[in-house]
Amino acid sequence: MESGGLLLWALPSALLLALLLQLSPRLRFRAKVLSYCALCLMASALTAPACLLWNGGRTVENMRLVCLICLCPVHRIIKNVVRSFKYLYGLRFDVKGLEHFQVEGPCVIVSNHQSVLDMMGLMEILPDRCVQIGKRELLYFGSVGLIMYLGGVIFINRKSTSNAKSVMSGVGQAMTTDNVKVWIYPEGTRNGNGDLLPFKKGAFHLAIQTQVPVIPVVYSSFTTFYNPEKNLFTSGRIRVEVLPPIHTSGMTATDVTELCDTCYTTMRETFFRLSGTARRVNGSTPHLAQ
Ligand SMILES: CCCCC/C=C\C/C=C\CCCCCCCC(=O)SCCNC(=O)CCNC(=O)[C@H](O)C(C)(C)COP(=O)(O)OP(=O)(O)OC[C@H]1O[C@@H](n2cnc3c(N)ncnc32)[C@H](O)[C@@H]1OP(=O)(O)O
Ligand SMILES: CCCCCCCC/C=C\CCCCCCCC(=O)OC[C@@H](O)COP(=O)(O)O
Repeated sequence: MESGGLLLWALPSALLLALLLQLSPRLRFRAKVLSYCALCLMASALTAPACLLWNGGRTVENMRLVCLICLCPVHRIIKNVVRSFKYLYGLRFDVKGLEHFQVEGPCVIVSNHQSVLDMMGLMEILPDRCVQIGKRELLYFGSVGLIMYLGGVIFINRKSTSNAKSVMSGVGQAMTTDNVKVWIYPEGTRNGNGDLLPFKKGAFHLAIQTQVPVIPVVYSSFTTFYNPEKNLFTSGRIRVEVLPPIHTSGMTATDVTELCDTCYTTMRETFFRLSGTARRVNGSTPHLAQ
């Protein structure tokens, strides 16, 4: 009786949902994004205990914790789990230039940031002993926040420049003492409009203060397969290029702007080349860092 009643409701509901998804592109798009978020939350919840058991958790000594986390395989666990997501969403990555990650010692990796899907691109090529800088709000994304915390993500308060700067200077010390690479999205926010936003300078201050190379990484535009404005989320191929390191030895604070602009120009040109798109209106580079 009970199972019959369940069937009576579940079957028509499932059919109705399937019909709605077929009819409404918006609903289909939302359902797919939601499934990605749910997958992240679920995978994080399942992976966190493994990380905790292996690593013993994160200590309160912030910078030392980066070291502890990078000395253990927590990153590899997260990396392998997230790398498998691409098969569910029909995404493929063509990667070039991975050899540029083989630098001696620490470095600052900078890359473009288009959407939450970037987590798959990040994990596709994440080198060993590499932590990311993330906005503090991510810490409150339930199990995803927990897994980021366990994975060594360094959280900054974007509403407070002084706090962000002081966290970054702590990161600088840990990078050199513990031989850690740091991954930063210099646009400071997601941008899926088929271009790069102006770069913020924190990554370049950090590289110069610690005298380590900057390694730019560029992902081609997602707009052909992922576009919230057009309710588009299909399978797709992403071209990724790791560019040669830009050395900073001998540079001082006065070189930050030039370093930032050089990276921006090179990455933007690479972005358009990889995406197969022409430069934006006016042809020139309207987005030089301010
Ligand atoms: C198992 C299943 C798992 C499922 C889940 C999947 C994956 C999870 C696991 C791990 C993945 C984690 C990935 C995390 C991704 C997170 C992505 C983000 O959150 S992006 C947003 C946060 N990041 C950033 O904002 C970085 C870029 N921002 C900067 O660099 C900024 O400069 C800043 C340091 C944050 C400060 O920003 P603010 O807007 O406040 O100020 P300005 O940039 O305008 O700078 C003001 C002024 O200060 C100078 N400055 C900046 N930094 C420094 C410094 N370090 N030292 C000295 N001076 C500094 C800057 O040059 C400006 O001065 P001026 O104008 O004179 O040049
Ligand atoms: C109990 C709490 C429940 C919280 C529910 C949260 C739902 C979201 C859950 C999972 C989403 C998967 C997120 C993967 C990590 C994404 C990292 C990311 O891309 O962050 C964006 C950040 O770079 C810039 O943010 P803004 O563009 O400035 O904004």
